[in-house]
This record gives sequence, structure tokens and C-alpha cells, in this order.
Amino acid sequence: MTRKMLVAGNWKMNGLRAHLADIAAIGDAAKAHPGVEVGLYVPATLITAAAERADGIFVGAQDCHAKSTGAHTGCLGAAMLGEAGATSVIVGHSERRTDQHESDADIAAKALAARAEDLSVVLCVGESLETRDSGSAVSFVLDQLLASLPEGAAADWLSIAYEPIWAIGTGRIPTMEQIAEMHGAIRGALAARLGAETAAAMRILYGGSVNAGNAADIFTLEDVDGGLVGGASLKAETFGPIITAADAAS
Ligand SMILES: O=C[C@H](O)COP(=O)(O)O
Repeated sequence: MTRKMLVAGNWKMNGLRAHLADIAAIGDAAKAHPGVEVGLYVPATLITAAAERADGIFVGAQDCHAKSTGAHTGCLGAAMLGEAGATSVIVGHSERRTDQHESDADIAAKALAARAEDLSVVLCVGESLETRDSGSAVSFVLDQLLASLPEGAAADWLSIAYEPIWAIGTGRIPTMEQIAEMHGAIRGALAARLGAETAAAMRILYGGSVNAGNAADIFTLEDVDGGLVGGASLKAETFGPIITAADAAS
């Protein structure tokens, strides 16, 4: 099964219109690697401007509400995000699971809402350092994955991102063995839930302190199909080499 590498940047709460030039530069870097799918999950305020300028990359949103409309002050529905220019959405990022107290059921509902509006979805899972140190990281992440997985999950619209919380923004990453073990376990759990064919086709991204120095090693692991990149995705100079590494590993 050949899975096209996906390298996605999550800009989190970073980016003003002054940074649109960076998006254009990242698009230029991506165009040199058509074998890699490249996207940027920008703040909602930048989606339209980014999508208008996006060439060689897709533009996504970092969250969506599970309901399409209603009395939910400050929230955005999937149709709104699609109309703004997003073609994809992240759900279940650990920062939202923690800061907004999102449950696995909330996240599954958000994924379904996005799917209903033809947005692709990256579903994030990952353990805390405490869980890693306790030796139960794999069982924790598989439980979280299966509880967050939306009905009808399929590889043409859903990808999984494994992001150990303790690796996010810390410069610290798991060992290659730990990444390989987790990604293999995730693929096995997907096979048990969705069937071998769907599991073999579904992309599993690694996220957490991916940079130009470690991307090549991470991306050559068998069950790693790309990355969800935070800090290093803000500039073409740091994101471009990660895209290049994904192409080399394809
Ligand atoms: O969504 C992206 C991740 O949280 C990784 O962030 P980071 O690359 O800054 O560690």
C-alpha cells in the first residue's frame, strides 16, 4: 500500500496578514515536491487570505464546532470554514483537549461535522509525560484513538496524528523505537476497528518537535506517513527541509 506523505503545518495562535508572504514561500517550497501533500492549518482569521494565495498547498482550520450553526458564541462551524477557504480541519489537538476540555466524544462529533461539509480531517492523539513514564502510553493512546474515531472513518478523508504531549514545542522527541511502536500499534488498532484495507491506506502522522534535523529519520519509519509540524512550519526556511525529507522518504 502506497500512502502519499502528508506534511502539515499547524500555525496555532500565530500569524497576521504580514505573514502571508511566508505562506506563499511555503507554497513555492511545496511545489518542488509534488509527491508530498502539503498543508497549513492557519488561524481562522487568515484562512480566506491564505486560501486565495495558496498555490501548491491546501489551507485548513485548527478546529470546528460539532454543530453547523446555533448559539455558540465565538465558535465556527465546518460550513463556515469551508466557505472561508479551508479544505481540512484538525480535531482533538492536545492543546484543545486540555485548554477547552474537549472530550473524545466531542472530537468524534467535530470530525463528523467536518466530514459532512467535505473537509478532510486530521485527528490528534497523544499521551502526557506522566503516562509515558508510567509505561502505559500505547494503551492510553489506543483507547483515546478508538474513543475519538468518528463513525465511517475512511482513509480518503481522515488521517491520524500521533503527538506525544511532552514532545510538543519542547525540542524533545521519543526514540525512533517508541515512534515506530506507537505508529504500528495505531495501525493495528485501526485494522481491528476499520478493517485491514482501510488501515493500510490511512495516513498516520507524527507530531512533536519535528525539525529539519530529525524529519528524515522519523519519516523513514514504516508506519509514519508524514508530520504535523508546529513551530518549524512558520517559515519556509525551516518547513521546506521537512517537506524535502518527506519526499526523500516517499
Ligand atoms: O500540531 C503541531 C504540534 O503540536 C507540534 O508542535 P511543535 O512542532 O511546535 O512541537
